[in-house]
Amino acid sequence: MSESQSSAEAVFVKRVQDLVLNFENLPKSYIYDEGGPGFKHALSPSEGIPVIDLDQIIPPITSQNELAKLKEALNSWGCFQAINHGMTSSFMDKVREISKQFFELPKEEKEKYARGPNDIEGYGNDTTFIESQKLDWADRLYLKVHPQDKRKFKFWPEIPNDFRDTIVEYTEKIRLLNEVICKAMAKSLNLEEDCFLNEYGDNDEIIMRLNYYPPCPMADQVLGVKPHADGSTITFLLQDKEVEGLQVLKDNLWYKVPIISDALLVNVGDQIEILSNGNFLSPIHRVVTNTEKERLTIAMFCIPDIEKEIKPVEKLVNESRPVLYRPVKNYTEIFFTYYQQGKRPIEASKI
Ligand SMILES: O=C(O)CCC(=O)C(=O)O
Ligand SMILES: [Fe+2]
Repeated sequence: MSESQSSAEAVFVKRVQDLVLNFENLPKSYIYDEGGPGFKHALSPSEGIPVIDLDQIIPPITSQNELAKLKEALNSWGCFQAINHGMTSSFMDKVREISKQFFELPKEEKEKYARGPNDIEGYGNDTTFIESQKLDWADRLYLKVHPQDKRKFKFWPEIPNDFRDTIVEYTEKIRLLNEVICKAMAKSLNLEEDCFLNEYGDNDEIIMRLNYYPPCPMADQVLGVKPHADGSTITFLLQDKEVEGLQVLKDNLWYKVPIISDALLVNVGDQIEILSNGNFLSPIHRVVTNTEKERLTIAMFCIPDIEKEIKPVEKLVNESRPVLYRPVKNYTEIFFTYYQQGKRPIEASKI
């Protein structure tokens, strides 16, 4: 093994939870020399990230006003805080709690679910693609949670013992919310309500990522997650109840995403930007770290059948808005290849 390979491997096996205990030897790949206070002092948007009341857009009620708000939110921010989504606050707490309990397990127990060097699924830290890559200050558990026959239970924790049932229940709720939001997005653009849903094909998937961010002594030079846009159609993020960290880029400025009790943050990903021919924008976002407090979030990425060709829906292509994206297939693969080269994956599709 060459020296560079062995040092990449050394970073690969170190969990961030362990790095905290030996912080003096923090590998350089975690440090942004240009960091500075900008990481922490993002703007708080005066009008706030848009809040959408799902009660107003789920049939039988369809408020045209709320649909217009949704369209505007996804056109300008690419995200919104969803309220009245039907999940109880105690269920959301339960999802957070079992996730937290997993990261609190002894190291040996967690390592039973470790992903191998070539796996995407499982427990681990940021995936190292190239030696020069910056690393995220986060440990993760990455699982394909839908469809049922693609679940690899060898990566699903057995402790806490209600982990599996809770995640299965949460997945089902997110699957239904994805349908509701896809329909509302289509209606907001005057399209037939199944227009986006039909593009998912028969074998759509949901990937879950538990993100655990330990406290970080160098919060102004280390990022929880580097700037990126999601490769999903829609991402649902259950935020930590108390600790903020997520920031969204809009008009070249970073804005904090505040915590709204019981809200779910919904953002569209690159595949909706393509399907909507750029009417909805997949926002670039990043996560900052916190010197004192740990933070835990649960991201659910909804993605279409990987065999399905994704391209702008015909009704959104016209003289004033010509086609802006080329067809793509298996976006997850494109995503990792481009990401690896430090490019935005959506460039693979932009005309
Ligand atoms: O933890 C967060 O606030 C966001 C995580 C995220 O962007 C992701 O997992 O893609
Ligand atoms: Fe993300």
